[in-house]
Amino acid sequence: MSHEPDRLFAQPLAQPQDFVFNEAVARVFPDMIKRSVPGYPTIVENMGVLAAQFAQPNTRLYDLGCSLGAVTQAFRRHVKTDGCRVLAVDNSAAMVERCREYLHAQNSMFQELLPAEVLEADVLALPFQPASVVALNFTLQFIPPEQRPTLLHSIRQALVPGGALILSEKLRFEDADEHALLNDLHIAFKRANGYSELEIAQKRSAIENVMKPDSLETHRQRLLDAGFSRVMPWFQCLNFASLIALP
Ligand SMILES: C[S@@+](CC[C@H](N)C(=O)[O-])C[C@H]1O[C@@H](n2cnc3c(N)ncnc32)[C@H](O)[C@@H]1O
Ligand SMILES: O=C(O)C(=O)C[C@]1(C(=O)O)C=C[C@@H](O)C=C1
Repeated sequence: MSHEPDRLFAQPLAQPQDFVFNEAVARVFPDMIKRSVPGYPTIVENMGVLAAQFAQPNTRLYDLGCSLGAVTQAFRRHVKTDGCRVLAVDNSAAMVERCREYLHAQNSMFQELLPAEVLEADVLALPFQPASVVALNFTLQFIPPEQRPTLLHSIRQALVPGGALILSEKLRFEDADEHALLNDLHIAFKRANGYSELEIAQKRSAIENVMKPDSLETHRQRLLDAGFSRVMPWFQCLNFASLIALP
């Protein structure tokens, strides 16, 4: 489908504005996220592998902040468990519209996929059904920090025994030198993927008010406080990591 390159920040912007997941971003999102998040393709594909281990019969698999549904598609490539349904949720109309198109395309290419539904909704207002797999793939960092504990508590309440939350995030580091080094390496990753200094700087100032990363220690403690019993990192590339949290 769309293979448009991300040039959203390539020209000097007269008025810097906060980053939003609008139509312009949705159009270039596959290219943007692959060139911005180290390890993204590996994380997404393996979330399908993980989901196949944790999926329980007759439960929901949630993809929260699904964007174009990359994780939902990975779930459907890997999970064969009886009676499971995927619910992909995003509050960006532009993302939801394209996500539905991508899933229609997947439906027409493969048979016997799990049923999947895309909902335009705020994940903070979602009435959760019993769930065995919940994905927050680079979504929690965009939720206002004071609302994060309530969301994690609702997810914990919905998870059935044997299930898991899979949480991927950009990390902040409590040690200043470690933070600076991994940040520099992330900038080098973007440069190596063809982003100019201007693109990197303008994206950074657009996103700094809307995306608030936490440290691994903060994630772990908040998940335990929300009632999760174990928290295990399963992937890290530079300052991007993914965790499994067990109910
Ligand atoms: C970085 S993207 C997620 C990428 C996606 N999970 C993937 O793997 O390709 C963050 C997404 O979260 C969505 N989002 C942010 N806050 C939300 C909220 N309160 N409710 C629903 N979606 C939200 C945004 O619209 C955006 O599409
Ligand atoms: O940290 C950055 O500079 C990023 O671009 C990261 C990030 C993310 O982690 O979601 C931010 C927004 C885009 O959607 C893609 C990647």
